[in-house]
Amino acid sequence: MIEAAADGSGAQALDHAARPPHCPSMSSPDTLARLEATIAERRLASPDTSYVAKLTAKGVEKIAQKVGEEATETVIAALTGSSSALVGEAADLLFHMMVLLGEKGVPFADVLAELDRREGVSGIAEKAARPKD
Ligand SMILES: N=c1c2ncn([C@@H]3O[C@H](COP(=O)(O)OP(=O)(O)OP(=O)(O)O)[C@@H](O)[C@H]3O)c2ncn1[C@@H]1O[C@H](COP(=O)(O)O)[C@@H](O)[C@H]1O
Repeated sequence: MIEAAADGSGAQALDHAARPPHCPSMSSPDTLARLEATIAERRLASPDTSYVAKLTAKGVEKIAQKVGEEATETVIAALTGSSSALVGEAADLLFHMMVLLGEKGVPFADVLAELDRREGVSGIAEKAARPKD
């Protein structure tokens, strides 16, 4: 199914039907939802046996720092690394982002809802519609 952009411009057409059902990206939301549940559980574990608990014990500043580090490593992998290196760094980034959301009490569903809200709205059109200072 092709969806036209919400502003009618046709600038951002989405073809959901063209994506094969076995495509790994289709299962990503489930994977992240499971990871969110695991992180919520492991936050309460011993820092001796759980990386999530160990990182959580260091506080939000450390968790946010890790997100920044993993983002930088993802950029480096994209520019200089292999595809598999990029996959690894992107996974590290998503994992640490999930730990940060958990620390801040922000449900992953809220992030997905925000992406849903943006769906079909061109980034070009959205930026152009922002109030001018
Ligand atoms: N997806 C992950 C995951 N991805 C990366 N990591 C860990 O993230 C850490 C990042 O490595 P770094 O070298 O950057 O960090 P570091 O050296 O420990 O930290 P610094 O003090 O140097 O900043 C490593 O220890 C990785 O093993 C993860 N640890 C856990 N998970 C998931 O979380 C679940 C719970 O894990 P535990 O809490 O450890 O039981 C696991 O079953 C997984 O599903």
